Amino acid sequence: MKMIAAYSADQIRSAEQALMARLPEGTLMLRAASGLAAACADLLPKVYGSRVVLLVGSGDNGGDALYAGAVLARRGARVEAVLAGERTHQAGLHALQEAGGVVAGEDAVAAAELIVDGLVGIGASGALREPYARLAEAANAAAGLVVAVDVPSGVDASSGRVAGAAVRAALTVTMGARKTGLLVDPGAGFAGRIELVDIGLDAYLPGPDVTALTRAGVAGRLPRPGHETDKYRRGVVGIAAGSDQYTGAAVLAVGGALRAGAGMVRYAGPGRPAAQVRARWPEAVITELDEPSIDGVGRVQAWVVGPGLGTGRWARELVARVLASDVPVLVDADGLNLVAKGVALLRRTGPVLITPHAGELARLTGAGRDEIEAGRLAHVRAAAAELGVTVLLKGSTTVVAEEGSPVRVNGTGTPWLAAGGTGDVLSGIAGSLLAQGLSGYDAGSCGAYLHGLAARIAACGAPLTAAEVAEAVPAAIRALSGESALDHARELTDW
Ligand SMILES: NC(=O)C1=CN([C@@H]2O[C@H](COP(=O)(O)OP(=O)(O)OC[C@H]3O[C@@H](n4cnc5c(N)ncnc54)[C@H](O)[C@@H]3O)[C@@H](O)[C@H]2O)[C@@H](O)CC1
Ligand SMILES: [K+]
Repeated sequence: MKMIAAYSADQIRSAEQALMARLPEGTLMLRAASGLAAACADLLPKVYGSRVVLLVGSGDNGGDALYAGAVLARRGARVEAVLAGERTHQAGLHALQEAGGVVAGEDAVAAAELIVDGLVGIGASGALREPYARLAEAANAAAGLVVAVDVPSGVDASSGRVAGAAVRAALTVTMGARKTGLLVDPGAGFAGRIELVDIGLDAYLPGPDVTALTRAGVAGRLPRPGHETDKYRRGVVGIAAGSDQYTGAAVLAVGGALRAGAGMVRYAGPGRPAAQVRARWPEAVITELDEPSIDGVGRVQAWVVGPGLGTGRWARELVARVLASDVPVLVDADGLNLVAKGVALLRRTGPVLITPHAGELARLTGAGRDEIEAGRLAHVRAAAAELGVTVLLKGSTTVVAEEGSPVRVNGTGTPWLAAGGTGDVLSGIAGSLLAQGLSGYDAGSCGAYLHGLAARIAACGAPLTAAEVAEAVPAAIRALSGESALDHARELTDW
């Protein structure tokens, strides 16, 4: 599988209606409930005698929970249903009671081994109301394992927004297709592991709302050098970064670029950062700049501009010169702060990929930083449309948007990446991919994937430095195909 697809609540609802019209009433819910019951049974050490509490809302999400509870009750579980709504799915409640399940008060939650969250699914609107919110908090405070039905209640299925209380699940059993909100933070952080139940929806689904590249998807997009290649044909990336004050950004961006497969890296910058890049990376070709001009740098297939550049006149001129070139350009960090003062700079014929975090995007678009964090998807889409460029929004879930395509969500990030300098490494990696011929959309999404994977490899559960993330990029590329360094030595069997 090369791609994971996810859909908005409206897309799912239309597909379900089309499918439901061809099936006897109740068929879909029974399919959903039997998948849910199987997933719950897998989580329990023993179904017989286990204590299961169902949190049942007033809609069909509650219906799923009740029918699954009936299956577990028939297998000997002690199933109690806490009814949260003014209405309850009657046929589901009847099935549960027939199987020996009972209705219980809110106190039951604390003593459960397994809590099934059937409060709300794709029919939810706004923050959870009482008593739903209270029950969500009770589930989170309880010792029992929490399984969310379709989406964790309190997470908006279409955006991942969390407006108030929300259920924190160990497992989310989602029906028919993944929901967008399960892949995008903050929602993704509430979902736990995601298990997809096939209810026969695939043929009725439209194009996805968001996608996430898998390992195979990234591997298939990375160019591999053929026998006839040379360093120029593999792609030359130019890095215009660093200043006398911020030298490290230049070293880190060049490091990321060198590790991500470009045939050559050209660095252009003032004397101090240039000396440090030369000392750390003898592989890079260095042009020390006296003037903010790239005329003497030589041909490149893509530019990275911005990390550690400062925001003075010199830096502004350099950013403008780079953007005036005809090759793809990645703009990051101070480059973005400069562009924020006049976004007309971004209007050019060549492709542009920008890589802001929420604060930088806020300066570019005028939206509030917190607003962007809470609604990453809507804001990255709006920015791509408004600015006419590919936007990679960094953060707990990195998202990449380009007009006319589904937003790509990156699933490899780790909180250990929240460390100084890691953004400079990402710009080097993605710039290197641009120079190798990937589009801004692919360079951004594959770059974010490799960056996250490299960080996981470098961190191994402990703090990391940005330089270590760059070092681990080749290991991440190898891991894409499950190969080890040894496998590559074994290729040489005849030598
Ligand atoms: N439609 C179908 O064919 C299928 C639906 N399925 C299940 O049905 C769910 C959707 O069911 P519904 O459309 O009935 O909607 P939900 O059960 O998701 O929620 C709607 C109910 O919740 C209440 N509600 C909405 N927002 C609330 C809030 N903020 N606080 C408290 N209560 C709130 C509403 O008053 C309404 O009664 C899916 O998520 C899935 O679990 C599955 O059984 C698969 C088949
Ligand atoms: K739910």
